[in-house]
Amino acid sequence: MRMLLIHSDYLEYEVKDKALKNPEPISEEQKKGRLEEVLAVFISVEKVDETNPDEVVEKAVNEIKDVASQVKAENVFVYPFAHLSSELAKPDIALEVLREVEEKLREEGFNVKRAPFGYYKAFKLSCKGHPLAELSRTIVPSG
Ligand SMILES: Nc1ncnc2c1ncn2[C@@H]1O[C@H](COS(=O)(=O)NC(=O)[C@@H](N)CO)[C@@H](O)[C@H]1O
Repeated sequence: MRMLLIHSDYLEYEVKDKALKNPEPISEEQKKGRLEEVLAVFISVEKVDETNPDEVVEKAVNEIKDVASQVKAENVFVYPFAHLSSELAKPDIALEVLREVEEKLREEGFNVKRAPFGYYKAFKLSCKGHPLAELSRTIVPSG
């Protein structure tokens, strides 16, 4: 899994077209989203993650918690992003992993949004620009 973490004044998105034949079903209200004072986490789920998705979810959540506490962010935006890797996991596995990252972060007490999966989206992001505002992490299953 590849993650790009951007501590931002805000992240907002708007769904445009389908990028997959069968994108995640979404409600009208999910077609747009915005969070302020947010740790935006752009995630590419990779083929190698398919060997142990649960372990990758746990490691990702721990990394996100660590960065969020360093930058003092309580809001987290999980953003499916297929452009951080050339070895992408299959969409159904990727969606499951992203849903679990979202759920576990919420269980940890964060205010979490997840951008819809399988769509082209317009987005605006305002990076804060402090030394820890732009970070990346690579996570692989140990198995
Ligand atoms: N492995 C993945 N990790 C994260 N997001 C993914 C992944 N696979 C698909 N997606 C989601 O599905 C969208 C389209 O995925 S894509 O790989 O860019 N494009 C396609 O698969 C099709 N255009 C056929 O190539 C992405 O924008 C993202 O929302």
